[in-house]
Amino acid sequence: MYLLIPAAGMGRRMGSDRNKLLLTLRSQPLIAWTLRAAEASHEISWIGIISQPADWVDLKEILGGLSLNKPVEFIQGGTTRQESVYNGLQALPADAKQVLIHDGARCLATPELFDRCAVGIRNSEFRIPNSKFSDSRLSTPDSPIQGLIAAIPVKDTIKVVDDAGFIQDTPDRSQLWAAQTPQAFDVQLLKQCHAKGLEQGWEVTDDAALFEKCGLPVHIVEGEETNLKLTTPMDLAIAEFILQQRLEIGNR
Ligand SMILES: Nc1ccn([C@@H]2O[C@H](COP(=O)(O)OP(=O)(O)OP(=O)(O)O)[C@@H](O)[C@H]2O)c(=O)n1
Ligand SMILES: C[C@](O)(CO)[C@H](O)COP(=O)(O)O
Repeated sequence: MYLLIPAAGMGRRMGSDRNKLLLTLRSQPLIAWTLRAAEASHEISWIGIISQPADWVDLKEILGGLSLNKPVEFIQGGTTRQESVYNGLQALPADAKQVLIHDGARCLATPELFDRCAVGIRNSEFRIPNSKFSDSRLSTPDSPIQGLIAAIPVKDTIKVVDDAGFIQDTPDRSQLWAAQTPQAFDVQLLKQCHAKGLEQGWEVTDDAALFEKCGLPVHIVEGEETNLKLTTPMDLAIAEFILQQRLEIGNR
């Protein structure tokens, strides 16, 4: 399975003056934790790091310290995550039929989560029910799903709020899931959806949204509560705690 890692952000919400993935967590750069999990995954066979050229020296030094066995390619990122993934898709090896896309900032994802998503899309365990079938050009009823994402149920009650700060709606929490990554797709279909997004000016914050806008079903697979996206300084503190717990369990 091919893995694309969007790692070309600036970490503005982290308050960082550099790519937050170069910040350290228990003496390892954030991106190193992500790469170690990808290396330990049984299903991942190739890694594309989508990043800014300005970070390539630092990233290559980090890679040198990890001694990964899997091939790693550097791909130039864009000004948005969407653009970065678009670039990553163009750079995939020609024989790539399916791909996992995983935020470098979700550095606590376990190898088991990578494998669960990879097996889910490869075995196409889920079939497209008639109710989800909408576009014969792209899929047919009972065909295997071609898009899935890791996600976890929402624990808080979520409110839709207008610009004036007034609550407009309270969606039924039982139907709300927090999307994570990995997100797994059929490569050709995702390329088509990204191209349509570019043509239509769609601005999305995850790749599943492009599939949805193209009328393609996306299935959920169980994510991990610890698979947080390190976005603000508080997330670093939480991640430190999670890693401490994991190391203590591992040392028992
Ligand atoms: N132009 C961009 C922007 C983001 N990302 C990546 O997409 C993932 C999720 O993005 P986010 O957490 O928002 O990272 P940043 O964009 O760096 O954070 P901020 O929005 O706070 O600047 C990260 O691994 C980030 O490196 C990317 O590859 N290319
Ligand atoms: C892809 C993602 O991690 C799913 O939750 C999230 O949308 C990324 O958002 P960001 O603003 O690019 O961090």
